Amino acid sequence: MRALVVGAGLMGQGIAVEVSRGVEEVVLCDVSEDALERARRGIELSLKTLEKHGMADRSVLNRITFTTRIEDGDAADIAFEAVPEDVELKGRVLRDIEAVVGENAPVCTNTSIIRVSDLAGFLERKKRFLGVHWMNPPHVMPLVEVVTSRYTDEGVAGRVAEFLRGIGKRVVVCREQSAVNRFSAAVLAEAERMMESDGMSFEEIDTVWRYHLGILYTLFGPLGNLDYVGLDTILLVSKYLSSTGERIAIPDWLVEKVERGELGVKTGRGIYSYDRDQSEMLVERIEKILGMLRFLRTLEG
Ligand SMILES: NC(=O)C1=CN([C@@H]2O[C@H](COP(=O)(O)OP(=O)(O)OC[C@H]3O[C@@H](n4cnc5c(N)ncnc54)[C@H](O)[C@@H]3O)[C@@H](O)[C@H]2O)C=CC1
Ligand SMILES: O=C(O)[C@@H](O)C(=O)[C@H](O)[C@@H](O)CO
Repeated sequence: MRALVVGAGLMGQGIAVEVSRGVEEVVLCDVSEDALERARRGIELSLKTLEKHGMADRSVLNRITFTTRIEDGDAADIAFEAVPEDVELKGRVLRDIEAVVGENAPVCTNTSIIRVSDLAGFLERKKRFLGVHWMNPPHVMPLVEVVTSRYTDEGVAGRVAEFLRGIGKRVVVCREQSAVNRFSAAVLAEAERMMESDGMSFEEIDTVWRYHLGILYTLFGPLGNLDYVGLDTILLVSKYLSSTGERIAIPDWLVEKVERGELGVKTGRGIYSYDRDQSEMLVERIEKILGMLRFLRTLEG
């Protein structure tokens, strides 16, 4: 099996390394010889680091062909586009990719946020086109988002997800746009409001996330964490914010759960279900948080 990766910048080089785990050959294509040279050096250095951790070896380089000729990806079985975030440029490149790859090959875009159905408009074989949004750095971060357009064939998306799972990725399926970047945009908008209206600094904003939300969201997820706060409390907070004119969602499911007495860990059921009582869950939560804090301290040295 051979894969074509187009765009050998920050993302393309990591994507090439990661994809090489599941295919015999990766053709990494860029318009710039300099970019290809930087990519080769970047990949060499990354592989050295991954090798140190037993996660890859340098033989990966032998499976990657560096080229400025997209035709070298002739008859590829799968293609990943990673050129800059510009609709027209991506459209042109995706059309070129479609012209060289095998007729049944899925064509995947790494767009950060462009609606995948908009990009599908440039292609003939729309059913075989989808987003595969890799995280930075792609050869290290576990998550990949499979992003479907309104034309994407479910079977094609399923096979691409299977390929990604096969190379060790954690896959989520989104519609049209990356969930990661929708979150990022919302966080950036709120951070900007707090800096603008409350005078908070870059460092203060990052501290709020690094020493609290980032820890809890990593361990429990932003929704799972609500179960520990108590959904009744969350509903009261949301209602108050709403009454002061804040743009805030009060989801129907939240109101219904509170009405049913499904308040989270304290009642044994909320967003998730719990088979232990609140005190036992608290002990488990403390253990997990302490584990995370110990780990973070090792990074700080
Ligand atoms: N930087 C990030 O953290 C992430 C970026 N993305 C998305 O991935 C895509 C690529 O981003 P980066 O790798 O950061 O950009 P980059 O600027 O580092 O790399 C883009 C590469 O594409 C090449 N290129 C430009 N036109 C080309 C063409 N016609 N044919 C072949 N190659 C061409 C450039 O020479 C460059 O090497 C963008 O859509 C970006 O939004 C997605 C996830 C994370
Ligand atoms: O523009 C993007 O696509 C990026 O912001 C990302 O998705 C993030 O870098 C992601 O990889 C996680 O930080």
